Amino acid sequence: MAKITLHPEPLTGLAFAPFGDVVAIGERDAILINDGNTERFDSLAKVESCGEQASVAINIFRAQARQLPMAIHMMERHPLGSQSFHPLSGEPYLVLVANPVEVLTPEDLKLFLAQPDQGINYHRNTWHHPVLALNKTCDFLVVDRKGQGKNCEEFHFDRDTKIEIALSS
Ligand SMILES: NC(=O)N[C@@H](O)C(=O)O
Ligand code: NI
Repeated sequence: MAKITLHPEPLTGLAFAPFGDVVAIGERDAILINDGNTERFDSLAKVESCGEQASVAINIFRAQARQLPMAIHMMERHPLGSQSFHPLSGEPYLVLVANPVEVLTPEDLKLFLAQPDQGINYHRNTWHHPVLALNKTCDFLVVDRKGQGKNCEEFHFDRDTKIEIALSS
């Protein structure tokens, strides 16, 4: 099978809507709080945390920069909860997601380029690739589900399915 190379499109709320939420100020309206000192951009995303003894954790992931072009061998999803990533290191990053099908093909994949002021929230059960940091080791604030049960399901492409991600053609 010929190798398929995916190039990213800009991350927007509309384009990402089937997969999750973009957590960014953008054109959103704020609520003034704290006697007018602070603008609250409210409820940009909802945390989902289901199943036995489910709770929500706030984590920091320190991700090594990915070298591009990069081969894609697998995707994962979290059936019991959402997972959100908020960049802390001032760098753009890549977001690779897929349609909600049981057997993934390269045509199901969508690659986005997220800017340093854009966080993302994968809805529960959204196929995604583990975090794809760029340019340097980057920290991400990550909010996701803790609890009993298996909350990470993986899909591995077969060996002759050659997929890579790259920044530009
Ligand atoms: N394994 C883990 O907690 N991280 C992944 O879920 C990820 O999306 O990076
Ligand atoms: Ni994940």
